[in-house]
Amino acid sequence: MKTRKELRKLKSILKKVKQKEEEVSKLSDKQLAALTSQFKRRYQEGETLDDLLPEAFAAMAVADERILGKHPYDVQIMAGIALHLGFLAEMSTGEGKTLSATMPLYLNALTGKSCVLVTTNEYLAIRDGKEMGEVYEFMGLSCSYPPANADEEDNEKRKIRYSADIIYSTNTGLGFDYLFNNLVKKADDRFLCDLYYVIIDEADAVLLDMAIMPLVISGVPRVQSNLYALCDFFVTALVQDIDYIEEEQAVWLTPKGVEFAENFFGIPNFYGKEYFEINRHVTLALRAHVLLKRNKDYVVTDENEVELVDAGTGRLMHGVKLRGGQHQAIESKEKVEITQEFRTVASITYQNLFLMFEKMAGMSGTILDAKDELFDTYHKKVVRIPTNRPVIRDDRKDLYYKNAQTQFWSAVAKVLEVHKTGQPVLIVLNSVQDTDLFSKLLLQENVPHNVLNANNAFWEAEIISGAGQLNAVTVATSMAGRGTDIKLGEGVRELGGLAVIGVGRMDNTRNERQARGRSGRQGDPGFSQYFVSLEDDVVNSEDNEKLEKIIDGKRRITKHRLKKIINGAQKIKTEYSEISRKQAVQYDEVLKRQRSFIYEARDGLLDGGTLAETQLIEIARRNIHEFVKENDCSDRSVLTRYILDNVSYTIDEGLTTLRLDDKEAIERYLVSRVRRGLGSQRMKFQDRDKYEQFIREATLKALDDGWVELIDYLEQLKYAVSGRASAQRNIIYEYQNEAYESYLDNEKTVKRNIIRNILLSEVSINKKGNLNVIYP
Ligand SMILES: Nc1ncnc2c1ncn2[C@@H]1O[C@H](COP(=O)(O)OP(=O)(O)OP(=O)(O)O)[C@@H](O)[C@H]1O
Repeated sequence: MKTRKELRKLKSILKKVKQKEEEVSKLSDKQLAALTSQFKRRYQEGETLDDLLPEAFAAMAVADERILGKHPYDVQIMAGIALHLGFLAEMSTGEGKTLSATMPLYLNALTGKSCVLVTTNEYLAIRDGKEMGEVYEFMGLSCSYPPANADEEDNEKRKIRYSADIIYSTNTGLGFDYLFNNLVKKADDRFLCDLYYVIIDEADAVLLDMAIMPLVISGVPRVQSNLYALCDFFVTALVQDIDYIEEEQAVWLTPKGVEFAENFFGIPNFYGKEYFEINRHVTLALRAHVLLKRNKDYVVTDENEVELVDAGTGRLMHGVKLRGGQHQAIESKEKVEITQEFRTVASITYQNLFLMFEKMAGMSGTILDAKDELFDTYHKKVVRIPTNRPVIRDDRKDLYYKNAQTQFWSAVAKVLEVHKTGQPVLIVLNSVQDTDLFSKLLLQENVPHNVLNANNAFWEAEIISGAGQLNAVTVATSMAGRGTDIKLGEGVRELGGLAVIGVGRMDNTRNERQARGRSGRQGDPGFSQYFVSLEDDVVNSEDNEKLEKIIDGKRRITKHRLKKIINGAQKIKTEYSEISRKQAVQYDEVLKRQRSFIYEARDGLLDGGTLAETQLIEIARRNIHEFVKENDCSDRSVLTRYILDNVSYTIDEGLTTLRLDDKEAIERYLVSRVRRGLGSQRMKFQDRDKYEQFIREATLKALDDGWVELIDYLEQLKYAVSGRASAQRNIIYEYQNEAYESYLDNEKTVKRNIIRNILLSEVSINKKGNLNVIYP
């Protein structure tokens, strides 16, 4: 209902754009391009973007037509308006999202701030950036896109890329750049633009499907743990439902399992803090064995390496590893060489990355299905844009089967029937394994075909572009190229367009609709049909025995019931995914606040901020107060240790005569030593600026070291607490509590290290006047 109101609003703005277009289209190229500086001036003088919208959209639409030969359809202009207003726009597959985005990007860039368009893969970002870039440049705005080889991009080039008016990027590229931008050591090294306006292409994939795994930057190697093999062995001895329980994509030990673990490892309390590592490794091994499936979640390559499979696209994720030791636990399970684990130095989830933008919008062919969740998480509304031409694709009724055998053979029969006429067929399956199997069946039937799955992603663009030609048969994983346009070959329209055959119920309806949407684009003919069965991956019934009897044909089942089981399973899977995403948000919640605090402090320091001497003394005073309160200071050696570790490499007379029963006197003495230390460090500098630079760098180092330590710990904690799940425990609550505690600890460490870095560093200024610091 509400959508209708929003559509009315879009339509009324569209009308204004169309009116302006009449005038604008009469302008010469030069006059058209000159509008940009006029709009910019008017914006500076106080007109709002909403005021400028009709003219700016009209100008960009005319420019699109003149440069690209494509005039945006009315529905594309409406989509553009929705994107400017910050909606998530559902535009049916093939309706031309790329062109729609040009108008709101142009409008928002008139502010002088950079606007970003994020797509899911580099190929699309480069292609669209290049193609649409011509129009922006014609209009006098700059546009950038990712370099073909990211390794060759130095900081200066990055700065140029991020200073463009309009930036095409990938979600991953942008995320990592955000993290790297907050790891720089000098203000001058920062390169990222302000996070002002972003449009996310394939928004459901980015905001939902990819949101579970945070982006992570790894640093130095971690000392290798020897617990993997042992815990892997332990886990193989466990029995489901007796020692552990698997539910809602989580797995945890029962009290019986915990008792077994305590006996096995010879420890009194499995959940004790001192056994954190054992607990964590058992959880990792359990997850590796119970939740992570070979050839579905990951594959073991010919080189004996574990590589992850992207569930959404079916592609192998080269170089991407599960964090917190999970990857190593899988390697242990698969008995391949355990690879090096690295410490996390920075991480962020997509949710929090995009929520940092002042204004965010998104578009996708399939986003309406998840509108409630998107509203909950991102406070964003979905609006459905009508199609340019009616969709005439025939989405045929799903066909239900008891087992995979009849399901696959029926699908093959259908392919044969269609292929005989020359009509191209795209077969979409759920896993690499399934594509291989289907390919074999087609070979048996002598049907020539292309296979597009995780193993040969390299040829993807090539194969997909041919999938709409006469006689083409293409077997693909569920990726089926979101964002790829399958053009119909000559004579194909007459044969009924592209046929999409789906085999197996997918994890969610969005992915199914994406696959269907490869056909019937822009009013093209085509049909789609799904073949599903009780043996589809998503069906994971409680009552396996009964199910097996049905699958084997030993037990009868009504059509209605069959349908109910399979579709119910998909619903449950969708709900579980929603729960994991909510959890990911909650996990990152703690980190989010701390991250913004730390990054702000960093920025302040980089921008020339520094701590005044009085502030340093105050920090030291608190450190000392804590120390004296928590330690037995009647023992002189404790004080000696503290001084040597934190204040000075020399011990003086004052300590030997100090009265150890007077805590205040001890504190006064230690503070005076700090004061003296600061003075003697300051004396080494003739130049006040250099001294401040030293203080700044020493503080930054303490902050960074502490932060890295903290997020690396939190990464591990996440896995450790997931193994504590049970009816009585709220793991998110436990995580948040422990995370908060470690944050407070960390704060203390940082403060101690600031003082320590300043007092115990060796500083010198070389001949060129550069500062050299050797930190303690
Ligand atoms: N206004 C237009 N006039 C002519 N052709 C257009 C227009 N808009 C888009 N197209 C063409 O329609 C095709 C589909 O566009 P595009 O790939 O942007 O669709 P999409 O919405 O991103 O599809 P998907 O949902 O699959 O990602 C492209 O070949 C594009 O050039």
